[in-house]
Amino acid sequence: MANPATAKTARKPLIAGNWKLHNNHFEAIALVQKLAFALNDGDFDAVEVVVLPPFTSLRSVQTLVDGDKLKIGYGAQDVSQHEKGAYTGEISGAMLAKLGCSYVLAGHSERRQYHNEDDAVVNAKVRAAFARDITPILCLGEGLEVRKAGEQVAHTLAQLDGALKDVTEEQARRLVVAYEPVWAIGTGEVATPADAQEVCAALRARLGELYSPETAQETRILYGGSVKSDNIAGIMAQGDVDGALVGGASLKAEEFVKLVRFGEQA
Ligand SMILES: O=C[C@H](O)COP(=O)(O)O
Repeated sequence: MANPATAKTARKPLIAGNWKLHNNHFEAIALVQKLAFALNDGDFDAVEVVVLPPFTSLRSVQTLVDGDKLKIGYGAQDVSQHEKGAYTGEISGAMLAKLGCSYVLAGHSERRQYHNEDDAVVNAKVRAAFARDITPILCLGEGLEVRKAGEQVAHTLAQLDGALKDVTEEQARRLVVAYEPVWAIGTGEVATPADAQEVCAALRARLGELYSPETAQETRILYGGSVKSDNIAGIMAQGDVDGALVGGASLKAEEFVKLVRFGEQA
């Protein structure tokens, strides 16, 4: 198996801002412009920067990114499991691909909680994304009761198994996984770096079992849950954490820039 330190170096860090239900298309353009103005080529060489606006802002972000040749990537927060048809309110992978989306979230805990998405639906969404060459950011994580019972590893591994049913090794190599303990999302309760590492390492080991050690070493695994500039450095120092999926802190340009420059944070 590859030396873990070497393997982490080979995985480009990814900082993704999940804007959730924030930013209309005017606000989205303004925020992307601020990020583009503040970040430099060195930042983009070191870190992949991605924003995940609401659907209604995607076209505006696409136009800005393409027109000004920005190095900021973008994607959506959800994708339909269906290709087309009578599914009112749904957005297909084909539609997202047409908008140039590189990424899409699948199985965010807020979708699981408020829209009853189970592992089968998440699996269908992961496969719908891959079918259109969009990289799914597969979100996994335990609630507080599971954490209190000490079953966070078994819980997230079961979610991983369910979400990757019929996903090929070639697809898995392009996958991004985001470990987001539900109790740490938007609460200010950040998992300790050791908490994040424990589950991210277990997820990587399971990818090795499901596919191969090489695929496990290539797959980027993010941590998400109250990530801010004052806690990101410790999290990013962990051997199996390759980036962050950031909610609240990604809505402010200055804070987002600090997250991208995690190496400079104390
Ligand atoms: O997708 C992002 C996560 O839900 C984390 O959100 P948060 O940074 O506001 O806690």
